Amino acid sequence: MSPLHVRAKTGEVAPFVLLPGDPGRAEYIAETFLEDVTTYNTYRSLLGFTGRYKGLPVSVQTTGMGCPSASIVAEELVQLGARVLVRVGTSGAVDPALSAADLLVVQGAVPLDGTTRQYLENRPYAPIPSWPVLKALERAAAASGEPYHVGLIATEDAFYATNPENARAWHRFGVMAFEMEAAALFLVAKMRGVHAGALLTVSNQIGDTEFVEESLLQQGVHRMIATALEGLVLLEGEV
Ligand SMILES: O=P(O)(O)O[C@H]1O[C@H](CO)[C@@H](O)[C@H]1O
Ligand SMILES: O=c1cc[nH]c(=O)[nH]1
Repeated sequence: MSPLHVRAKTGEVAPFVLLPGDPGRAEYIAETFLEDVTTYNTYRSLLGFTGRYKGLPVSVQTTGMGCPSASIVAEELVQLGARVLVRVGTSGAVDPALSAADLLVVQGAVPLDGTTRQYLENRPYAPIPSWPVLKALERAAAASGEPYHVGLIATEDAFYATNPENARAWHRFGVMAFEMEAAALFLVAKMRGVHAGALLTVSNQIGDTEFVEESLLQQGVHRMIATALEGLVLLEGEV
């Protein structure tokens, strides 16, 4: 029997999974980076594909936007046998060190979302990536020879509630950028005994009324995906 939302059978999802929010990005990853691709889910546009990258079986699974959707997807991927979940997402920067389309290796996610609050029953908690995944993603970013950042982000629910003023308040505590799924992925992975990590590219500065110019953003997205896949190759046999 398949799970309720990720309607795949056991064996159709690879142990290593990339998780973009956007179904268009999932298609791009499958078409551009993977060989021998099969589609295992289209339900609710939570597009899921499995293929091979440099011989390694890899799935790419859309999370949709926000922690409620991402946590459903993460739970069901684990039921289907996924062992390593790596988010490849976009983010709104608040740290002046971050420029358009920069790459950020996520070290931890301040949980401003309601999903982690419900799981945790209001306990304070620090959602962090699994150490082997964080190490592998950082090594892959370093090996690319291009600049990258490593740091703290915040996971929010309400995209339009965040503005330059309240984002700057979080920056005082080290938050570099905002996105909407990582904290839940990190928590669900810890609870279910699997590994998670996240790479982000900068799609805007908090408060911008437009995303970064499309071709520049696509360069950042492409580089982020390539880095995540190289990180998975480094992890093979380690986790
Ligand atoms: O580009 P994705 O991966 O969807 O990530 C970011 O973009 C969406 C908001 O525009 C949210 O899902 C946020 O986390
Ligand atoms: O959560 C997000 C994601 C991208 N850009 C933002 O400003 N916020």
